[in-house]
Amino acid sequence: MPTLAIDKGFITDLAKMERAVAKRVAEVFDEFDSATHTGLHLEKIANARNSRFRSIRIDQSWRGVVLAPETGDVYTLLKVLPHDDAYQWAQRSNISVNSATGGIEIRDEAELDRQIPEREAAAATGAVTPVFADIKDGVLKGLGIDDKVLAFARTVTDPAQLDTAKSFLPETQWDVLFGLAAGFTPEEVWADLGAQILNEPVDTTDVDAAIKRSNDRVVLVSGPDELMDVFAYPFATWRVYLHPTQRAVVDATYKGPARVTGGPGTGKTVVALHRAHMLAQRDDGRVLVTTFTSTLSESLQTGLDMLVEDEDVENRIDVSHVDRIAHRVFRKTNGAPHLLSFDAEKELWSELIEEQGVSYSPVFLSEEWRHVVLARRIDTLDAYLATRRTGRGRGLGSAQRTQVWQAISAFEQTLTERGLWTHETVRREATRLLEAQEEKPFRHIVIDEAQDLSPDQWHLLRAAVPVAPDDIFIAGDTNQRIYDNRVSLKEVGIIISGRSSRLNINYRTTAEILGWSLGLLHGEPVDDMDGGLDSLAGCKSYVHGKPPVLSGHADADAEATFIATSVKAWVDNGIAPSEIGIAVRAKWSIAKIEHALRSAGIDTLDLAKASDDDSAVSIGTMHRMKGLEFRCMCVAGVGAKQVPAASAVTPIDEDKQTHLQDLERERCLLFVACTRAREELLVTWHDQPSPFIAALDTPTDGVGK
Ligand SMILES: Nc1ncnc2c1ncn2[C@@H]1O[C@H](COP(=O)(O)OP(=O)(O)OP(=O)(O)O)[C@@H](O)[C@H]1O
Repeated sequence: MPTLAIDKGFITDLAKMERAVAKRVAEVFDEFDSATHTGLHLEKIANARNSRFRSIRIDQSWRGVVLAPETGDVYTLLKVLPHDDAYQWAQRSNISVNSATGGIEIRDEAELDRQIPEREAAAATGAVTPVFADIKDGVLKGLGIDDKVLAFARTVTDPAQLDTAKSFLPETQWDVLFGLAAGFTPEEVWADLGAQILNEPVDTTDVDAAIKRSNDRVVLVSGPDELMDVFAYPFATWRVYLHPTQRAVVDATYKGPARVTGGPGTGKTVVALHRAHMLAQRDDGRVLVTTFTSTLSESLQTGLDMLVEDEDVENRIDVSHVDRIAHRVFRKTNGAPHLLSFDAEKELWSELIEEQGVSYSPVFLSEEWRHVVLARRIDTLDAYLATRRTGRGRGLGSAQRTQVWQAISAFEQTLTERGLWTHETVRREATRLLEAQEEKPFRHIVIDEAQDLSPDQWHLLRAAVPVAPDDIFIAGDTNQRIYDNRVSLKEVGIIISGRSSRLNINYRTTAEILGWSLGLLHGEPVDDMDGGLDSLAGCKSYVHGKPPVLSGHADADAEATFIATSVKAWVDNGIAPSEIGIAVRAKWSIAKIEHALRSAGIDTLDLAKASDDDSAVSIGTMHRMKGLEFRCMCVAGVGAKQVPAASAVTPIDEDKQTHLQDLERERCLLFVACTRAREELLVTWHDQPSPFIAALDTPTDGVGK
């Protein structure tokens, strides 16, 4: 019985196809496993580059290009195009087997053949040194470069020439050349290929074997349901095609907690979801998928719904944000807690400050309580006097610490007397209950956006799972930290040494948007939660598009009008409103922009309010943007008075270290908002621009540059 394999290139085409054609494609291939290949009317293609290419009729004007097997019965669907384009594609393109990875590759051979002699002639003038002059043929071949690509590589005199070559070179070989041209050593490029490299000699003529091992670009479909499923989510290629580096992290067995890091859009969430799925399939206990907010946990649930089909497997996975878990554990023993509101807490600190005559602000005391006392689980004065207050800027002598401790003890005592709880004390109680429990509620925990969890949330999660292989899996990026939580994983009992992996390819954002956004971070490394530093050097995108548009205006009205005009232009150009996002730093600035959009006939959806209106443009604070992505993104109000937000930054003369950390967090917040953009990014402000963008050497338009 013939089996169908589907190439990634086809799925990308499918996403762009008219619905009727896509439906017809599904129908044609739905019959695949019940038909013999003769029944499928596969026809030879005259002058095809590869003698095994066949065409298959989809309807009157569309054809599929299929690779027929030499032996065996796996047919690979490579392309679906209008009749003439399909034939032309088959006459230009060829497949090959990569000698390092053993995977299949597709190339535009006609273009390669056309370019090589032209370029060789240009390179022969010798005016410019070729980019790969210092790298020997043997080294390139060892990295999987074949003779034809080698001939091309020898003609490259400027790394920019590789950008255009992406469309015709085989993917993995292009990755290698791109890495070398970007200054990585052959050893680093080899390490980057890592999981893909085969430890056995590769027979580069055995295409059928190569197809079977190419699960990063070919999915073998075993039945009609699976086939329809691939067709059902053409945009979500991540469901079926993982990059080998991602796949290796998903499938690994770790002796203890493990982590994946990487810049924005590198697929950390995708890896976390696949890993949760894989762990649940093992059927050795419940799997918790968690993060720090309910909005994010909802989007994790949506991803899992797309990924997991087996109901039993699905039932083994719990998706819940950390505080929900804490409350669930707490309620089981204590019933519903009576929670102290944010304002009431502030009032209580003020009351105690006055009563005790101490000279600290409510903010300082509540932060000391959270970041030192709760984070380090301190419960006596002696422990507080002895602790290192890492990360807290203002130093405290022992007399001052005693005073602070008295205020904090009084705060906690008042809570107990009045029967009041905060989310923090609920978490602490839940952690205590879980630690006392022999039987833990989960066997595996998968954490996404881990950089924003607080130390006491980490304590809770550690207590909710037994210490065992594959107990905790962490996905996060400290460069995208948008809250104040700085955690040392070691200090919360989570040791990941030797079990950390990094993803570098950004699948979301164009190289232009990513490059500009990385500039916002100044290349400054930040802590990596494990005693080291993390920088985003190496994070790259292979997709190109328009550079970000930066636009300053005289006042807020002019800025809002400009945003409305720009959003209208996107909509007029066919971008669905639901694919457009607008981020602002402060909630209050939403109203004016909403008003301008409404006047332009565009509906908006406030991300702070639950709604599933998909005919509206999403608008919300930069904090709300975490975990989302939009084809077109406007980051508005990036003026000197709004970003960094003065109210969120401790004055430098009050505490220099906290001041610097606050600035770093504001910078990361802007970075997070900008990297939500897939295709276009518009950054606007009125009056003077934010110092974060004014410092960048980028052309702007409008006033207030
Ligand atoms: N192997 C893949 N193939 C195709 N698309 C992918 C792949 N991996 C990730 N993506 C896509 O890239 C985008 C970003 O993925 P994801 O949200 O997992 O990244 P992330 O690293 O968690 O991002 P961030 O840190 O910015 O939140 C998504 O649209 C996802 O579908």
